[in-house]
Amino acid sequence: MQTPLYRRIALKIGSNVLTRPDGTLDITTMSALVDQVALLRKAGVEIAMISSGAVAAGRSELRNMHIQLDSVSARQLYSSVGQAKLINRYYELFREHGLTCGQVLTLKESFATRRHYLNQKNCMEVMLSAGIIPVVNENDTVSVTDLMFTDNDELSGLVASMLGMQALVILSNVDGVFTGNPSEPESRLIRTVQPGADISGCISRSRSSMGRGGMDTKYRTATKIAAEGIAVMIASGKRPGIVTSLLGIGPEPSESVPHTLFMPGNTATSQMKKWLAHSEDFAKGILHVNDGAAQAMLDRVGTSLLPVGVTYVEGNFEKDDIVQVKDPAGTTIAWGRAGCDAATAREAIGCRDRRPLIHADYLYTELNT
Ligand SMILES: Nc1ncnc2c1ncn2[C@@H]1O[C@H](COP(=O)(O)OP(=O)(O)O)[C@@H](O)[C@H]1O
Ligand SMILES: N[C@@H](CCC(=O)OP(=O)(O)O)C(=O)O
Repeated sequence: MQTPLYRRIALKIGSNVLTRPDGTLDITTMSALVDQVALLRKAGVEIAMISSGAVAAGRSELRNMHIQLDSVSARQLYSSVGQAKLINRYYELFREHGLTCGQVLTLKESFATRRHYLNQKNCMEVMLSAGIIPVVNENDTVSVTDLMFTDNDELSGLVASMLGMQALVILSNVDGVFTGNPSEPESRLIRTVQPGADISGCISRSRSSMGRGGMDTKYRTATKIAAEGIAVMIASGKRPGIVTSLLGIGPEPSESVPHTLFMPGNTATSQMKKWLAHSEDFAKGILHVNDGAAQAMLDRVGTSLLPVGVTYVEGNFEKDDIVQVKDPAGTTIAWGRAGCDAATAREAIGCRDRRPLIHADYLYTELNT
C-alpha cells in the first residue's frame, strides 16, 4: 500500500455533498466517503470528521409535515431529526468496516474560554487515541444566538487547529476555488494558493442551495489555517476516490485530481496562539493604545502590551478574558488574554514599571500568522 501524505487530518463534508438535488440524503456518496475514510484509517491516518447535513436531512424527512415555523424553529426541528438520522447512518456505514464513530455536538461558546477549549480538545483526543472517528457538528438545536459559527467551515478550522492536524480537507460541491463564479464558463480552477496570497477578489457571494457560508468562509478558514502551518485542500466530495487520492493512496495521483491547495506557512504556532487566533469573537473588552504601542506590537513578535501605551479601557472584563487591542484609528490590531481585570487595567493606564496588560505569550497579532 502507498504511504499517505498526511498522518492526521480533519475532513469537512458540506451539506451539498451529502444531499441529492431533491434534498434527500445521498447515501451513495455518504457510503463512498466512509469507504475512503476506512481505507485511510487502515493506512494509519487519524481522522476527525466535521459533517454538515443535519438540517438538510431533517428537512427532507419532515417534508410532508405541514406546520408553519419561523426560520429558527425550523432549523431547530430539522436538525434534531436530521442529526439523529445522519449519525445513525454514519454509525452503520462505519460498522461495516469494523470501525466505530462517535458524535460530538458543539457550540461556538465551547471554544470561548481556555478551559472549555481544553475540555473539548481532550474529548476528541481521547476518541482519536481509542481509534474512534469523531463526527463533529454544530449543535443546531440550541445554537440560535448571534454566537453561532458562521458555518461548519469555520468549525472545521477550529477543530483542525485545536487537534494539531497536518491537513484539513474541505469537501463541497465544487472542485475548489475558481477565478470567478464556477457556473461561468471562463472561470478557471485555482490549483495552488501560496501562503499570504490574496485571492479574495475571485470569490462571489453566491452559494449552493443547501450551503450556509459559501466559498467566502471556506476561503477565510483556509487562509487562516494554512498560515498556522496546516495544508488545506478544497475539493468536490462527489468525485469518486477524492479523499484517498488527495492523501496519495487513491485511484489518481494527488496532483492530478482537481482541487485547490492552500500551501501551509512554515510558522510554528504554539497551542496557546492557535487558540487565541480563533478567539477574537469572544472579546469582553477593548484596550485602546497609542501609536507607539501599536507600532511596537506590529513590528516585533514577542512584544507585550504595557500600561504605558494604553490610553483607554473599554468593557468590564475579568483577568484571563479575551480583549481586543485597537490603534488610535480604531482598527483592531491584536487581541489576547488580559493579565488583569478591567478596573486594574484602568487604574494602570499610562503607568510605567507595571505588569503587562497582555503578556507577549498571550498576545495575538498578524505577525503570529
Ligand atoms: N470563486 C469561487 N469558486 C468556487 N465556488 C464559489 C466561488 N464563489 C462562490 N462560490 C460558491 O460557493 C459554493 C460552495 O459553498 P457552499 O454553498 O457553502 O457549500 P457547502 O455546502 O459545501 O459548504 C459553490 O457552490 C459556489 O456557488
Ligand atoms: N450544522 C448545519 C450545517 C450548516 C453548514 O455550515 O452547512 P455547510 O455550509 O453545508 O457546511 C447542519 O448540519 O445542517
